[in-house]
Amino acid sequence: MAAPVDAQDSMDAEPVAGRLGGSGVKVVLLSDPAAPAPLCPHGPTLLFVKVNQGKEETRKFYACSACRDRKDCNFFQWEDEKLSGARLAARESHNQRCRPPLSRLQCVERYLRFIQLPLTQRRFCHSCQQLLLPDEWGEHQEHHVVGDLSVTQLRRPSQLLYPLENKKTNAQYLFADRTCRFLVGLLSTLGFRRVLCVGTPRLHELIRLTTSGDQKSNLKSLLLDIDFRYSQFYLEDSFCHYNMFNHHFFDGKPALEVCRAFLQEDKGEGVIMVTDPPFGGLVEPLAVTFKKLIGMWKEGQGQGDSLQEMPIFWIFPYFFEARICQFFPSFCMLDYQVDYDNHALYKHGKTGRKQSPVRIFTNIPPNKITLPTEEGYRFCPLCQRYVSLENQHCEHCNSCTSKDGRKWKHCFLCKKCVKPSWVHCRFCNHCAVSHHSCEGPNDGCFICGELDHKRSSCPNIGISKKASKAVKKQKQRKSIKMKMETTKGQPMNYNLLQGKRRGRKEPINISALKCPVT
Ligand SMILES: C[S@@+](CC[C@H](N)C(=O)[O-])C[C@H]1O[C@@H](n2cnc3c(N)ncnc32)[C@H](O)[C@@H]1O
Ligand SMILES: [Zn+2]
Ligand SMILES: [Zn+2]
Ligand SMILES: [Zn+2]
Ligand SMILES: [Zn+2]
Ligand SMILES: [Zn+2]
Ligand SMILES: [Zn+2]
Repeated sequence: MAAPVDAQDSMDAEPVAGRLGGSGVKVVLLSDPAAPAPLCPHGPTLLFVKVNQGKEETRKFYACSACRDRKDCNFFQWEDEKLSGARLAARESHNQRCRPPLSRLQCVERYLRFIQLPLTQRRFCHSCQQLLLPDEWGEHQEHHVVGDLSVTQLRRPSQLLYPLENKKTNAQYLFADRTCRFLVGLLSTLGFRRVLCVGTPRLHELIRLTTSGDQKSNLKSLLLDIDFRYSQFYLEDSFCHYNMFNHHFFDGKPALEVCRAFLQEDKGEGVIMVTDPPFGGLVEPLAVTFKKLIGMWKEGQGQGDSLQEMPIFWIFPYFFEARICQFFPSFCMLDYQVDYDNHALYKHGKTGRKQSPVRIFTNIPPNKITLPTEEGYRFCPLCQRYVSLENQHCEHCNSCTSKDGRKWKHCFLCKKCVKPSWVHCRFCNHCAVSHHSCEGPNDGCFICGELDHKRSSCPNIGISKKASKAVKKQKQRKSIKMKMETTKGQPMNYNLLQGKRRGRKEPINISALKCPVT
C-alpha cells in the first residue's frame, strides 16, 4: 500500500480504474509454459506492454515483478529479443550474486544458536540489521550495536528492524497497534486457527505473541515476505522468503511445501489469508498469485467442499475496490480504516489526524464482522453490516454509500451518492471535483490515466521509465557494437551496458546477512 497518494487526492478525486484512453504500462498475463519468462533476482519477470492513449504498442517487454524502480532492479528485455550466450551468462551470474548469502537452513541454524545464548550475549547490530553471534562481534565494533536483547524484542522483529519504506519496492508500512490488535481479535473471534500472512510481518508476530501468552488461543501463523531480514527470527515453518507478485519462493520447493502443508492442514479447515501488499504494485499479478495460493488450498480439500472459498482479508486502499472486485467478485469492502505507524497520511481520523484510505476487502460475509463502536463504527440494520458513524444510509440507493468514511450526498441526476465536495457538471454529465477540467485526462496521471494521483507518484513510473530507457540503451548498444566491430573488440562490457548499480541507501553494508533481494 505504498503509492504516495496525496491525502486530498485520495479523498476527493475519483479513481477510474483502467480508464479508457489512458497512457502507461499494462501487465500482460500470459502463462505459456513453452515460453517461460526470463528470471531476474526476484524470480520470473512479468511481461508488460506500453499503452499510449488507450492503444497498446506492439512490442512487449519483460521487467521485474517486484521492483517498480530500476535502481532496485534494472532487468529489461524485449519479448522478441534474442540474447547472446555471453549476456545470458552475465545475467545468470548477476542473479547468483544477488542471492541471499545464507540459505534458509543456515538462517535457522544461526537463530537456534542465538536463542541459546545468555541474555547478556544477545546482540543486534542496527547498522547491519543483523543478530550477532559472539564470534561476529569484532566485525561490528564500529557499528550501532544493542545488547541484552529480551525475548520480547526477539519476538517483535518489526520493532527491531527499521522499516524498508522505499515506496516503489517494499513499501513497508506497519500496522498501528490498534489495527493489529483489532485484526488478531477478529481472526480469533471468527474461529480461524491458521493465518497465512502475506506481507504482514507485524500481524504475524502479534499472532504468535498472543498465542504464546494465552493458552485458549491456538492461532498459528506463517509469514510470506520478500524482506529477507525476517528470516533471522523464524524457524522454517513460520517464514518463507517470497515474492507475492510472481508467487516465487526464493528457497524453492522445500519452502513451497511448507506453504502447501500449512494451507492444507486439517483439509484446509480453519485457514485464512491476510495480505497487505504494497499498493504501488499492480492488482493483476497479485490476483494471479492469490488465485495460485487459493488453488493450493483447494487441492487439499475433502470431496464436497469444492464450493467453499478460502477466506481472505486483502488490505488495500478503497479506490481499488472496482479492480479487486473484478478479480474477486465475491469480495466486499469493510468500512474499517486500517491505520499505520509509519505513514503520516494513513492514520485514523478519530484522533484528529488524517483519515486512512486503506480498507479490508474480504469474502467473509460482512454481517459476521463486528467493528469497534468505541472507534466510531455503528451497525446499520438495513445493510446488515458495521459502517463508519458518518456513513449515512441513503434511502434512494438503499445502502450506506460512503467509501471514505465521510457523509456522502445523493445526486438525483447521477442516480447515486457522491463525495460531499463534488458538484454535478453539466458538460461532463456526471458529478466531479468542482475545479476539474472537463476534458478529463489532464486532471489525472499522465502515465496511467488514473485520476487519484499525479504523474510523479504513479506506481507505474518506474516500469514506464524502464521501457524508454531500454529504447535509449538499445541505440547505445548498437553504436557500441558498431564501434566494437570496427575495433574488433573484446566481449561486451556488461557493466557499461547495464549501467552501474547504484549504491545502497542503507547506512552500512549488511555483511553476512546482506541481501540485495529484500
Ligand atoms: C504495506 S507493508 C504491510 C505490512 C503490514 N501492514 C504489517 O504491519 O504487518 C508491505 C509488506 O509487503 C512486503 N513486500 C513488499 N513487496 C513484496 C513482494 N514483492 N513480495 C512479498 N512481500 C512483499 C514488505 O516487505 C512489507 O512487509
Ligand atoms: Zn527483479
Ligand atoms: Zn554491523
Ligand atoms: Zn445502511
Ligand atoms: Zn444515494
Ligand atoms: Zn451528479
Ligand atoms: Zn466537467
